[in-house]
Amino acid sequence: MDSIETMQERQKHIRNFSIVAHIDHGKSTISDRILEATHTVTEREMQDQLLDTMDLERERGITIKMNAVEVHYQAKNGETYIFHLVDTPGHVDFSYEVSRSLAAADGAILVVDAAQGVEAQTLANVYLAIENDLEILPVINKIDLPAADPEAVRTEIEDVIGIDASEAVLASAKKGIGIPELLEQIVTKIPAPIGDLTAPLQALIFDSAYDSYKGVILTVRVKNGIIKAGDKIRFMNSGAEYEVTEVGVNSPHAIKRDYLMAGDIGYVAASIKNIRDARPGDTITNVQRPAEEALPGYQPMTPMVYSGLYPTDNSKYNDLREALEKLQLNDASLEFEPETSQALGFGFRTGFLGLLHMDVIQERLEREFDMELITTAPSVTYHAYLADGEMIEVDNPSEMPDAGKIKSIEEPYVYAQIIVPNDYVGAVMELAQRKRGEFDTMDYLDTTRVNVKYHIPLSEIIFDFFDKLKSSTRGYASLDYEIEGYRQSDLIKIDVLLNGDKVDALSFIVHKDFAQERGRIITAKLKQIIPRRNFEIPVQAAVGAKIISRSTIKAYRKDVTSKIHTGDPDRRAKLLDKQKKGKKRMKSVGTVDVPQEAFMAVLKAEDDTEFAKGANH
Ligand SMILES: Nc1nc2c(ncn2[C@@H]2O[C@H](COP(=O)(O)OP(=O)(O)OP(=O)(O)O)[C@@H](O)[C@H]2O)c(=O)[nH]1
Repeated sequence: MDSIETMQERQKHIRNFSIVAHIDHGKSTISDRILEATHTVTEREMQDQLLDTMDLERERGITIKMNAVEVHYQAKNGETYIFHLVDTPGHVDFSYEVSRSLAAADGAILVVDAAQGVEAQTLANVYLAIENDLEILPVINKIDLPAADPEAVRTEIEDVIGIDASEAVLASAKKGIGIPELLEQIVTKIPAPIGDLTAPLQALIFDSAYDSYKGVILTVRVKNGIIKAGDKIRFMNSGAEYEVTEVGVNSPHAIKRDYLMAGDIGYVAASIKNIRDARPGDTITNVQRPAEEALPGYQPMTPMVYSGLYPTDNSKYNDLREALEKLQLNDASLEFEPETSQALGFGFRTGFLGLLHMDVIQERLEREFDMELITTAPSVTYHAYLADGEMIEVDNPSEMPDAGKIKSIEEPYVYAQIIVPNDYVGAVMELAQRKRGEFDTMDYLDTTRVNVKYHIPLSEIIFDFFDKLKSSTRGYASLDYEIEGYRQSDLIKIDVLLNGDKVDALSFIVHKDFAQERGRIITAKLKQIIPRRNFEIPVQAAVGAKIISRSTIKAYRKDVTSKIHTGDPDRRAKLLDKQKKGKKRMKSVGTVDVPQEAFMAVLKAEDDTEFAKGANH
């Protein structure tokens, strides 16, 4: 192994940094340019958004998992520096990953779009960086855009965020402008890590992934000491002990190293089979020479939305459990527990950080594990207070106790900040009000833009608030929110009955004022979605024993299967194919076939409500 002097010299040349930005301001493109400029990847390997390794990330153009990469940079002073670059996601659902990565870094590159300026997540992310005492390097990106106004953005960064932006790098990641300057600033402005090479080992786990050969692979920031293959290590919170089989760095492919030392960011493998032994936030120490204290960890992440996941084929229940367990290894914020539905059989109640997270998990289950799923409408967690004062948490609407037994219900509220040009303040307020928002304050960022702050029920935010916000402000508004606690609301449960039978998976919870309308819309919607049978199917919405609306799915009049036998063979094949595909997402509930779409109709119903309202005005 290298001498302490060599290590000390190397430590002075390390720069650990993260890149933070509002979504789409260009983090991933800047990371790519850094990899390119430092010749970390060959040209052949270079492809756009190299760090976004999941297919899903590429297709959607978003970063979901962060990635830590080591690159070597030869600076103008002739010396070679080791950069550990941690890419972070920008979407609000994944802000948890941002805060985790920031705890591993000493500096943060703050990317701001030269045409858009400071947005809601720019603020949220940069404040996280400031809280973590990171040196912040502002970069004004996309200066090639015709609408770019770098000087105005520079002033905005100074006025709104309150950091010095006089030396902000003016860049176009797309055209490679400003990258050399940025690399130099990383060397001169971001401090080298401080950490005692001779102290007992303390390494912070900030990510983990599962490898079928090597077991759980941990991404760590070594704060003090040294870790190498053969070391006996202990996880200070879980108490589990393992022997290190391999350490190394990603560059961006895994490269084995003899050791990782204080200041390094790299990976550790120790044939760990159980993710619970080594959760992100835990500290690794050496069994022979343990550290006295664990490093400060992370706040555990609580899911914001829950939905039921059921295999379309009941025999695939165990496969679904296995798939969820595997995904959990890679995604510590995913939670699930078994759940039974009279209508859908055996499945899992699954907790997500938000709707995008839910979407991503569902798609990964389908693609990577070949699962066919029925998903119930997402729900937040309600607090129901019973007459005797007992509080129960309800994350599945069908489990909400009868109104007669409940004294009151509370729902989660968020504090939302919406940054928007002056002209759209009216539209934002109208939307927030319609979503039961309570106005807090409004701050002017400059003469043209405002930060509008509201208290809004989380259930209203997660469904379609963001889409509505974008469409009512022509894409100009940006949103950030944080959970602020529970408030009492006048909520009731609506049950749905098909052919006289209550279908538990279709129950939902609404504010009393919207109950009548939502009941009417859901029955109308289900009438459209549920396929006809050779008998009449009544669709009813009920509050307790009281039916509040009803529609009827008419019986077949003629045999539609005869259609398949007519026409050209191509058309027939297509029809059969379509039927097969449609069937996949169908669940028989009693005598009625209920397609996947029906379980999401609750969300759709909301769209229609607003549409109807809009039409009236
Ligand atoms: N014109 C122009 N477009 C750019 C520039 N940098 C990035 N883009 C484009 O902006 C879009 C978003 O860039 P990304 O790098 O994916 O943004 P991001 O911030 O990483 O986004 P997330 O990963 O989703 O958080 C892409 O279409 C890029 O091609 C630039 O300097 N100029």
